[in-house]
Amino acid sequence: MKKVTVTTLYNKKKEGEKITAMTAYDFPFATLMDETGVDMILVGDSLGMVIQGGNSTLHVTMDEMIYHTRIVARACKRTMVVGDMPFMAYQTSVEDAVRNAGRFLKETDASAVKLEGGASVCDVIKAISTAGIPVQAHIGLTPQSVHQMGGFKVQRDEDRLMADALAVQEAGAFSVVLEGIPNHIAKAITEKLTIPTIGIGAGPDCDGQILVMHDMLGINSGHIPKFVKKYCNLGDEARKGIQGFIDEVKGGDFPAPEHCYNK
Ligand SMILES: Nc1nc(=O)c2c([nH]1)NC[C@@H]1CN(c3ccc(C(=O)N[C@@H](CCC(=O)O)C(=O)O)cc3)CN21
Ligand SMILES: CC(C)C(=O)C(=O)O
Ligand SMILES: [Mg+2]
Repeated sequence: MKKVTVTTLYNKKKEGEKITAMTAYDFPFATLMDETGVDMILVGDSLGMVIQGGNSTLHVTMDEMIYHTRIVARACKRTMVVGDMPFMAYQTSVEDAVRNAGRFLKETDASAVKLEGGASVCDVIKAISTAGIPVQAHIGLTPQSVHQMGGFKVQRDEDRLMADALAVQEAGAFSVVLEGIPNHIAKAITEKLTIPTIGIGAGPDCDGQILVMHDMLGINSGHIPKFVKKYCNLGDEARKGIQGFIDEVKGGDFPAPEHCYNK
């Protein structure tokens, strides 16, 4: 199976073919996505919320990201795997940023990293990509700045967003995530940039779309942002299975003879 690479993504943009991306955090779901044909898996620091149950992404560590990225990448024969750099893995110095980015490629089979920020992180983007590591930028609603933004707020400063998008492209980013911005701004950025834009809450005109897996599959019991579409309800299915087990154990119907070592 031929692996999706940065070149595959550039070609898709050039040919106007949409790029599909999802988050994943473990082997079984990554296997399903790889087999179904999603182009890119982001092992997101959103795991701090959907896996760990926290109310922000700020507490996630490099070691936790490495662990999840390793088990996701193990499942991916075709899908490109991107490791999301957690809060404080790239803000303290360019040197720390390059070392932490390198861990994703040395300690897992991911082939790229993502980090949040625009013009202000361009020195970091440049240093990481100079080291031969593809970097995906992430602008607009950047969850690691939740306290500075005063909450998970849609970002509407068009001049700033366009400047950030051009700056990260210039610094060497291979792609940029546009999160939580109005459609017309995402459209203008997508038309202006030569690198693919991946939208989440950024309207239909991005080169690709990403959603958090737990939101789209119906296994997120917490807050659901407006930009989410629920494509199925795995939560209800799981509840049915759990209830069935409880009922059958209590009723003495499980285990049945075929589940026992009698002969
Ligand atoms: N489950 C989950 N899904 C996500 O998409 C996601 C995470 N977790 N964790 C990391 C970040 C945080 N994200 C979020 C979280 C909340 C909103 C939200 O509530 N937005 C408001 C918009 C408010 C405004 O208009 O400014 C909304 O109502 O959708 C948006 C993005 C996106 N990412
Ligand atoms: C929502 C995506 C872009 C992300 O950064 C994450 O899942 O952590
Ligand atoms: Mg993230």
